[in-house]
Amino acid sequence: MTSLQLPVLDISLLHGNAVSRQHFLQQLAVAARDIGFFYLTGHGISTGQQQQILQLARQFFALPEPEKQAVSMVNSAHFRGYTQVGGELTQGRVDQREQFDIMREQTALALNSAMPAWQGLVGPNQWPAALPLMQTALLQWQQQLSELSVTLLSAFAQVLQQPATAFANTLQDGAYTHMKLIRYPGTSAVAQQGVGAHKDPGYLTLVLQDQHSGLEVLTDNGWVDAAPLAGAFVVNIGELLELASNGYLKATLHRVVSPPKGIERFSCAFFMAAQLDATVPLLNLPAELAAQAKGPASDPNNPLFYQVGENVLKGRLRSHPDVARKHYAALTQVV
Ligand SMILES: NC(=[NH2+])NCCC[C@H](N)C(=O)O
Ligand SMILES: O=C(O)CCC(=O)C(=O)O
Ligand SMILES: [Fe+2]
Repeated sequence: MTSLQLPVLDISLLHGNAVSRQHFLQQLAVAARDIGFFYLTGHGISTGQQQQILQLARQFFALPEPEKQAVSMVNSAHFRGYTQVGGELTQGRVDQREQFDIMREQTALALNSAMPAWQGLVGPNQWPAALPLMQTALLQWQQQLSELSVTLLSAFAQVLQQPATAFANTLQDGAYTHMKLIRYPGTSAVAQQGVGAHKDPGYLTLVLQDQHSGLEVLTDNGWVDAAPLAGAFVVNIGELLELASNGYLKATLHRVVSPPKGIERFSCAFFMAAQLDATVPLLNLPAELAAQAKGPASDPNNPLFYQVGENVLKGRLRSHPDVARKHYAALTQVV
């Protein structure tokens, strides 16, 4: 067994006495600033429950093709539903994964051209008729991970020496939450793009992975393996935290390399952003932190937007060109 290359943080310390709480915040500060990725343990979600979610993923992807196509994402202006292998792009290249996306269960808004395009993200999920228990299970899971993310976010506020509520007013009307069940098929080719290198657009991401490696993180020492750690979530920082902290916290590039032939890897990724109509605050950092904040990354291929809906929609449009063409044609013609 190889040793883990990312820090392990036990969030139960946050609920302990002042010493253990301080210890957790200190570790969080270092992990978030230097790597932007870590394992989270002590979160109170049982391995049994984690296994149930991965089992649901296995059941979904094993459904006959027509059952999956019946909930195809291309039929949803809200980017919900099934995407087959080949349907998603990262950095303009095809990813070797299939996935099922849900977000908060909402009613679609009646759109008109005067409204910002990101309002199209709001809407209902699509659910497969063949798995009647899936909706309740996944919405409940989404709620649990949402609560865990809010707790983590308040810890980040403390790390940045802000009031514990610093991010709370960007979540008042409900955080933007997004969840994917993912299957990475094995390939015989070397280093296939399961998902290409990218940053996540939100505040935070929690990844539940099965027993197979594949997730990799770009560090100062090159790509390192986020090898599975039983019971843990892999947490990474998204673009909104990088923006809010003026680059003190890093949204780290990561990717998934396809498993070898004969192996399939399942994961569940949960993304949490502020409410879509929020603008992420640029926090006023104390001098010693501000001195280490290098400003957010500036990449012409990936502009970062403080306006949350705009930043989220950016990621969705470039990832799902079929949905973009069908439902956001007015936007995709411009460029
Ligand atoms: N919702 C996500 N975080 N998707 C991450 C995958 C990368 C995505 N295809 C992109 O271009 O950014
Ligand atoms: O499947 C994984 O382990 C990570 C997926 C990921 O990074 C993403 O979908 O944004
Ligand atoms: Fe990601």
